[in-house]
Amino acid sequence: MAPQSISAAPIRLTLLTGFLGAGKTTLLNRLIGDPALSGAAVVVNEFGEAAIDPILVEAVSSDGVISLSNGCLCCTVRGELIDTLCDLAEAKNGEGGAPLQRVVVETTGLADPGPILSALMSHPTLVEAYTLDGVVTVVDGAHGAKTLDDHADSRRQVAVADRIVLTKGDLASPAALQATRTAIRDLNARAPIVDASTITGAEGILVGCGLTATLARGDDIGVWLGEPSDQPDAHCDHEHDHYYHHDGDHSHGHHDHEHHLRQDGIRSFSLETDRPVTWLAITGFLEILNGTAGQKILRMKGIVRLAEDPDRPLVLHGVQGFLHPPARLAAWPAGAGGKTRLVVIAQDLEESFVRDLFAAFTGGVAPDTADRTAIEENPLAIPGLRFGP
Ligand SMILES: Nc1nc2c(ncn2[C@@H]2O[C@H](COP(=O)(O)OP(=O)(O)OP(=O)(O)O)[C@@H](O)[C@H]2O)c(=O)[nH]1
Repeated sequence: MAPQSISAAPIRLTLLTGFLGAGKTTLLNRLIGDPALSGAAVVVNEFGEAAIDPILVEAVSSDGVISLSNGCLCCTVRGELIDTLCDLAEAKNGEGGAPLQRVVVETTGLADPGPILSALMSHPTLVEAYTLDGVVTVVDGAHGAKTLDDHADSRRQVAVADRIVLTKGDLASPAALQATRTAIRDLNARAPIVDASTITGAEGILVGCGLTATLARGDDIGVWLGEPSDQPDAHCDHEHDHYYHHDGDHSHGHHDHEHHLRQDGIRSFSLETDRPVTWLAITGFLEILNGTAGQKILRMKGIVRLAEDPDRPLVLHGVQGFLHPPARLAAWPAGAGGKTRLVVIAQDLEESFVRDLFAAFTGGVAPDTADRTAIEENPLAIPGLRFGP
């Protein structure tokens, strides 16, 4: 798959997720008239007997809102969502129709975003028509800590988020808010957490979570990658261990907040190398990673220094075994250091397996570790790895 230009801008899609009652519809209703969302189509669905959400949203905007049948967006309605998104993409090209630039999908509170994201990155029509702008996860500030403790889907919603909107700060005690922030940070090290009461527009919240918009705002690429910040969280005065490692030589923090992680086996880790990586090596790494552990990868993002064209970084974005067609940036973002950096959010996946595989393909081979040739000649060099039939 040849890299395409990142400027070939298809329709930007925002996935708005969050547990039941977290405040997704309230947020959407507040922002739907924002000029940044003009011309956007909104797709909503509601789990339960009565489809209340579409009515609420339609009360604010009578057009551009498409409601799906009752049922969970990640399972029963997924086909319907795909059909709807395909129809919207076709309508974009239809005669006389205004070009559609953006779609916001509000999921049911019980949805695991993984299958929806995979559909976006695997369906041929959707892959061509849509780019994921971002996953925005709404968390109830008053009850978030308990919800995250109790519900695996809510943890996955937070783990894969690019932005987290914290609602109900007006109802929450400072201790409850702090507990919610801590629970969020245990699952997601760096997605910006925005207090809903401070939000005045959609830009940077429902719009502009992608790489180019992040850089245009002057944010560090680490924000988009979701790498842990070296700066302490302004609202969190303790250290964390998110299983993040840089070059495998140290971890950040040692405080034990691992109960969610242990329970779900969700881990985030970053891989990094200064060496330019060939196209063959990076695609080989990704193919084997996807072939062996694709379903365990909740999300993967990265920027790659290609040996063939080191000045134009390759941008990677994948979920659950599917990689969005890689795009190229015209130049390295300031502060990115020209380094290849990948961040993997995975579930039940051994970090050392991914790290060894990455090292084998990118040349950073540790002592006593199989290099790429050795792996290709002897698939058993890495446990669990198999080639051929
Ligand atoms: N006090 C307060 N109430 C809020 C806030 N945000 C949402 N609510 C209320 O919380 C309730 C649930 O909000 P919704 O926006 O319907 O939540 P949702 O995430 O769309 O809920 P589901 O569709 O059930 O998943 C509503 O009664 C809202 O008015 C907030 O910041 N403060």
